[in-house]
Amino acid sequence: MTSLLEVQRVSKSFGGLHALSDVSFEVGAGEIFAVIGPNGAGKTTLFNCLAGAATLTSGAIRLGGQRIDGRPPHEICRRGLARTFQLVKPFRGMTVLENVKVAAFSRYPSTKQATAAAQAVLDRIGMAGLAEHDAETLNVAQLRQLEIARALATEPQLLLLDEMLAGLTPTESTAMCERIRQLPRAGIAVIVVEHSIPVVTSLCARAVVLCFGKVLTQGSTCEVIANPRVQEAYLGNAQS
Ligand SMILES: Nc1ncnc2c1ncn2[C@@H]1O[C@H](COP(=O)(O)OP(=O)(O)OP(=O)(O)O)[C@@H](O)[C@H]1O
Repeated sequence: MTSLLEVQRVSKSFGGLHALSDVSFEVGAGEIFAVIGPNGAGKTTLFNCLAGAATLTSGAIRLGGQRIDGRPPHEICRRGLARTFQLVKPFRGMTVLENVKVAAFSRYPSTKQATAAAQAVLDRIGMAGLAEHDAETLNVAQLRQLEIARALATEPQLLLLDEMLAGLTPTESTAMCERIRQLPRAGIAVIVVEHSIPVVTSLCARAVVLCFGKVLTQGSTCEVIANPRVQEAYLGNAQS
């Protein structure tokens, strides 16, 4: 496997609370990888560290062999790492196209080019029909699609998806999974944080399990899920 992302002994503390302790794993180019673990395990903190929204207490993060930890979020984004958020907040008073265009400006300084790039992303993910809609009128599934569109408009090599299926109906979840599955075909690696084990099993060949900020285990998703310690962690009985 050619490593796109290398997370090496990453720790993040908030005062005396060790949200991440010595976390290491690698993600390959074009892979869909899962970060799983019970509530409070450190998954969102890990995404914040990867995207530059939180500074590491120690450790290193490399994207394409280059250190990205300590860099500001906009620079990490320019280097090819984009993320979505659990709570989708579109830019208010703007259309769907304008929302995506804001992200496209990170690659294309001219309005004409940014508009064309944003339209191309909306076409690609089947949202072209909503381009002129006010983003605030979208339903939950459409907002999540918009969140992916904004991330794709930054032209990432690696996309971090934080609980993209939360609040979706089974039909919407199936459509979203299909959309995620197509990303590697466009050369985009994906890390998902997802609570649904069947979804993780169907989307991701490999996974890392966090528990109380530490790596409980990692490896093939099937093996990881079958691990009794992982099952115990999900039942809430794990000891650090
Ligand atoms: N800014 C912060 N200040 C202090 N503590 C924080 C901060 N952010 C997260 N934490 C703590 O770090 C730990 C890990 O939280 P985090 O949100 O990363 O977990 P999670 O695995 O994403 O949980 P969930 O599945 O519920 O979203 C928790 O104990 C949380 O309270």
